[in-house]
Amino acid sequence: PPKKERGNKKLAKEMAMCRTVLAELEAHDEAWPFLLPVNTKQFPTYKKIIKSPMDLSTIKKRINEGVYKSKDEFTADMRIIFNNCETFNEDDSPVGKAGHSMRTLFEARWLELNPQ
Ligand SMILES: Cn1cc(C(=O)NCCN)ccc1=O
Repeated sequence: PPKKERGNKKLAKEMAMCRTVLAELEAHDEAWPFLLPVNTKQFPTYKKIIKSPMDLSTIKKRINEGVYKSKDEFTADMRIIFNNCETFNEDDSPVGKAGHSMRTLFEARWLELNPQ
């Protein structure tokens, strides 16, 4: 089949994998800080400190709107979530701890679905 068709099939498979991992993370008990954008009314300094806010609902929207051109763009946004979390939260805070465990969960699951 033509290159373009092959590429679209490949991307569809990649996005299906992204949807699977996203759904598993959303279902996790420690996903609560990451489900929606951080409330900047509740945390007025957030916008100033965090230059690229990101959350699981935004990633889901981007998958469904066809924003991502590869699974690597998806993983880049996922890692923004966890890096933002480390920037804004103490490691021993509830949100900080949730961020570390969700990052570990994501990276392990991602490796399972993407044997290197
Ligand atoms: C990711 N993140 C989430 C929160 C939070 O409190 N989320 C719960 C909303 N109900 C605070 C700081 C932060 O970096």
